[in-house]
Amino acid sequence: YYLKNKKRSNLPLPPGPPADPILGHLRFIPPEAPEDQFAKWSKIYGDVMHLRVLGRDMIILNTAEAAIDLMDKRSWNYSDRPRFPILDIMGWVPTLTFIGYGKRFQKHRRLLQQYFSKQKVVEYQPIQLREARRLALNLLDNPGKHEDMTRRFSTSIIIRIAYGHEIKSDDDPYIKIAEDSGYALTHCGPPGGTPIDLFPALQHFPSWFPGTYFAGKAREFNKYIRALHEYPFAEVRKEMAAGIAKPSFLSYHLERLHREENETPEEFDDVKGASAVIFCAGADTTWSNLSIFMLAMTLHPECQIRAQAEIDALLDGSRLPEVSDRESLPYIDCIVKETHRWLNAVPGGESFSLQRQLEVVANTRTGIPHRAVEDDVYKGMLIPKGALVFANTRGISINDAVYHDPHTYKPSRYLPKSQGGQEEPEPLAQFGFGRRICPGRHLADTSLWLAMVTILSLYQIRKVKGPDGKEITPEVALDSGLTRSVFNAS
Ligand code: HEM
Repeated sequence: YYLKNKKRSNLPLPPGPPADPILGHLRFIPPEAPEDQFAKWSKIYGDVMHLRVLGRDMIILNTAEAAIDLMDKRSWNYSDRPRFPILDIMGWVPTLTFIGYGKRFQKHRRLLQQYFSKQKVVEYQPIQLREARRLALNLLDNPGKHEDMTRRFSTSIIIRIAYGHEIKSDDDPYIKIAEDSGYALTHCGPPGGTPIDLFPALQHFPSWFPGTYFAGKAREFNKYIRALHEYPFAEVRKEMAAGIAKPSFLSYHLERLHREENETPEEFDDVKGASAVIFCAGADTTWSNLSIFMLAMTLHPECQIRAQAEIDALLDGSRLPEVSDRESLPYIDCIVKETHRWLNAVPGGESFSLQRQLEVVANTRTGIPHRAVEDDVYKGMLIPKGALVFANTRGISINDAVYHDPHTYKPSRYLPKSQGGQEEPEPLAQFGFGRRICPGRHLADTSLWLAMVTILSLYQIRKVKGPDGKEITPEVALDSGLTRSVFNAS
């Protein structure tokens, strides 16, 4: 054992840029768009890079190959997450995104995977189709408010599926809950990076004691997180008792627990946490992607023309597109793929995205960190136990060894050469890797496709005109700070 350990500790860490003695690379990781810095470093240091921030090892995987080799093929070692004591104080019940690898993780994954499997999500298509049609009408009725309307589309689908609730107006209590819990998450310091996360005992010190500030904030926000878990739970139970509950993730599991005579507080916490994570992880991610789509279409009318020609050739204005048309509309599929690749929406979304909170852990925006459970050796390099391991989604998506002219939005790159394409590989980093891969990806894929094809079949997306009558070209930029939504996309 001693010899094995000694041998391992002699192995080099993956290469990385020079660092400060105590702060490590903290100073060199830009707070805005660190993923672009990582992409630059990857040209110097290669596929797997090591950074250290305040004594914490970080491994950045810059290619799909490295991410697949470690996170997929050695998933037993790379499916853990770092711990977030500050979130416990805030009152989060078990929430998949935050749960470390183990039995509870497996239970939550099972709950979500069963409900959002590729086969099962077909059942939700009528909800998605109805919301896509409603989006089309809302865009007509609310000119200039496409951001609000696409967000309403994403949130409505998620809330309907998680809780059976239909959002009809902006003052809906579920919208308030989402805003409050988002506020709590974004005003409680970076989870994993507060003094409380680093020294959990601090939470028991009096509030005047240095370093306890965020524990106080977390306690203050506890009411918001309680509402996130308790309000839908109480509402759905009330509706079930009255026999008016619509089918939903929560009602399905409450019925199951009742049938199995297993209505324990622990089981209730599990279903509360699992439905809250759908709410928190599913809406903004989808919305974020749609705002990137709107930006891409504004900047690339030629893509719109091609997409609309494809839709017209199939339907000739006879009806709106449906999911069954998908196979006959390959270029629209390419638009979905290219939107994922061109500007990654995740981690991100907006203020209440759990993903985005997690990425702050090590001051990066390159994906939600996994945690190495044990020391591992990859291509002769040591991946130390406890290291935060990031798949650099951005770096992988704009790798010019894989994608020609990677910064250009070009959906046709995936088409066969016979159709003028380049047969480039489908992007695969957007939903993560291994046992932590996004369980909502099949649902998200249909929501995105339906929203995009519906908008394209009915609207032309154009640049707005300024007071001088000239068109304004929107900036290709993701907004600063924590968010990954499109900046100035009007
Ligand atoms: C465009 C939409 C979406 C994108 C781009 C996206 C992307 C991601 C990514 C990158 C991860 C991290 C994977 C990793 O750690 O390797 C993730 C995790 C997760 N996503 Fe999504 N997601 C989307 C939509 C959804 C939806 C609709 C749901 C719910 C139905 C959902 C639920 C989750 C959950 C629960 C996790 C945590 C999984 C875990 O920690 O094991 N996501 N997602």
